Amino acid sequence: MGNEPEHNEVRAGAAPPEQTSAASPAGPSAAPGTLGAAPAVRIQGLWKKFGEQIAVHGIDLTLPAGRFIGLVGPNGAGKTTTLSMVTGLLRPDSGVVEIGGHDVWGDPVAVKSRIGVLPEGLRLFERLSGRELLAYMGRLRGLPGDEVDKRAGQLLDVLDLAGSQHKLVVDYSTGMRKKIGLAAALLHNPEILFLDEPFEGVDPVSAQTIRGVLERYTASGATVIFSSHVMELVESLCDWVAVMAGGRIRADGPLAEVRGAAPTLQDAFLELVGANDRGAGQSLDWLGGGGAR
Ligand SMILES: Nc1ncnc2c1ncn2[C@@H]1O[C@H](COP(=O)(O)OP(=O)(O)OP(=O)(O)O)[C@@H](O)[C@H]1O
Repeated sequence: MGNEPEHNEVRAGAAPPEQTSAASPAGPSAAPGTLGAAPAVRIQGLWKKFGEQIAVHGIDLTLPAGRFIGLVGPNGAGKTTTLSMVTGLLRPDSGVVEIGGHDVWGDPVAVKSRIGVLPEGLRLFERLSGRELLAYMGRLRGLPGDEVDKRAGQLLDVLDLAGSQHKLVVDYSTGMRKKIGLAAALLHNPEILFLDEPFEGVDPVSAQTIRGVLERYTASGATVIFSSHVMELVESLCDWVAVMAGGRIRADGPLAEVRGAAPTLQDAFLELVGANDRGAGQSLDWLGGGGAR
């Protein structure tokens, strides 16, 4: 990091910011990690529509560097769409995204060399073995062959994949795929790691392994930004959270501030996304399994 942002104006043509992030307990000015250094991510006026569906509603969001950051929100909140636009996988309708001060769409090479991405619905080269996949990804990243071999071996060991390294990726389980995807995303030692639902479909032992790797990674000053529905996980891992619902940011800031007076992040989340008012199936009066039709 260490690159000062070059500009912060909303790109011409950007839709007017309408988002209601007033619920934000800690606005961007309160972000300690952003003082004196470029934030990990700066989003301004980001919009994405699919037909009539507004997936991302003109969001502004600043995520500090060196944090373990959780992006949480209910199904359809816009998390994947946002992460896809932030990582250069999906072109926004309008708005600006900067990573470490570099414009994602204006300076893609600088951005892509700094980030690692574990996208949702990860597509891997299925007919390579895990080991071959890492060798290929490492060479694509421009690493020398012996360095790729060394790092791949270490990552396979730490992620408990050494025994399956010669198996084809197509034969990997869901959790193994997440782990080899994580290894591929870490191989070039990025400054910022983006993970879309990294723990989904992962057993508790593998989850603990992934968690250990990520904690070690952030302890060295790197940034992790991951999306999740699992509030307990976010609460135990993250020191910074952004809550998204209906394509808007409802709150963002240090975990303790977003949680506020609520006993848990889950309670704060339900309050923020308005789910507390939703009846827990009162209309399903026929449901009960008792045989009455
Ligand atoms: N390619 C697409 N075409 C049409 N609509 C889309 C597309 N991608 C996303 N959407 C819509 O945009 C909205 C946001 O979707 P998105 O996948 O970003 O949400 P999410 O928060 O990641 O949800 P989940 O937690 O269920 O994965 C949803 O209403 C979704 O149906």
